[in-house]
Amino acid sequence: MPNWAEANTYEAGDWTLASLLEAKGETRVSLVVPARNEAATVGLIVGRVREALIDTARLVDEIVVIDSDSTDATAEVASTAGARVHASASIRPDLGSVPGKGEAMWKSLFVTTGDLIVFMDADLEEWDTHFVPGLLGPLLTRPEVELVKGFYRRPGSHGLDGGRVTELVARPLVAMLFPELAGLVQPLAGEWAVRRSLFSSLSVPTGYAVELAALVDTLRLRGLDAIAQVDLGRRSHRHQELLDLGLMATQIVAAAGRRSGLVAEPGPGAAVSLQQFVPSEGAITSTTKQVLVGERPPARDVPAEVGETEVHA
Ligand SMILES: O=c1ccn([C@@H]2O[C@H](COP(=O)(O)OP(=O)(O)O[C@H]3O[C@H](CO)[C@@H](O)[C@H](O)[C@H]3O)[C@@H](O)[C@H]2O)c(=O)[nH]1
Ligand SMILES: O=C(O)[C@H](O)COP(=O)(O)O
Repeated sequence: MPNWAEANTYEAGDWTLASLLEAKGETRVSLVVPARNEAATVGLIVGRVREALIDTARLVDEIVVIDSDSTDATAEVASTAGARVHASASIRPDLGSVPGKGEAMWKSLFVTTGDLIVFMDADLEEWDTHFVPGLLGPLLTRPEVELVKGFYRRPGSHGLDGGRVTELVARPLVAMLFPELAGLVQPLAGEWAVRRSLFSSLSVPTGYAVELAALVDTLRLRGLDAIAQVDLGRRSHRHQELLDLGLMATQIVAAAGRRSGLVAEPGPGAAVSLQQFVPSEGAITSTTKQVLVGERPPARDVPAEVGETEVHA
């Protein structure tokens, strides 16, 4: 029997656009782009996908940018490029709002209609529109596949295949706690696609642990063969500072620890105090940041807002 990677790894070019359009039929597809202060790049991402996959060939039914508390012109730029834009905090205000990428992705479930949801980061510099059909390929052609991760070469990324958090945090955690997932080339990729029925049944960390949590929970709920990965070619993005990646790493360790019983279930507003040190004029200065590690419950279990429709699983 082939191992998981042999049976479930694809290349974006494995399907023609025509074959995917035929396989799509009546299936609805939403592209969701969570964005915080991405005015420099979000317009090109929305505009190029709209032109290639809505105006020219209708593989995508809606492009929705979730504006995650931006203080720049992200919303205006995305809207001008052709996206429907929702401020994360204004979606289901009765449920409150916390900062974070996972929060924006969870909130997207209340304002999108796709049976399939494709996520893409808004800070991509080197990328192409084939990312979207590539991620949809396994979902449109194999009913048993429920979640598809992208992977790629990362030019300029420290000579590594993964980024710093991938290599120093995610892979070691996977190796120790979730070894079945070790064949995923980019476990943290922000470019992935999922069936709404699956994503709306998952608990979603509000910060950067959304990707690792979705993989672990899909493995446990549906089994490894519900996951596929697709080679998308090359991709580069804006890099965060190392100390900021420390906050991301904390969120990922918290979600992994919780899923392994090593860390207690947090309340919705749970936070970890992360103390970091930086040299400054010969001295060492300490700063302590509150890192949010809470999770949202499965969206399908959230009661509908009075007068509103429920999230369809
Ligand atoms: O509070 C936030 C923070 C980020 N973002 C957006 O999320 C995307 C990815 O954020 P980024 O800060 O660029 O993440 P990376 O440093 O690139 O982190 C990588 O690793 C993370 C951990 O798994 C994934 O969530 C990311 O998608 C993946 O690109 C971008 O569109 C951001 O604008 C939000 O919407 N809200
Ligand atoms: O995948 C990762 O580890 C993060 O996106 C960080 O990537 P970088 O080290 O390339 O900035």
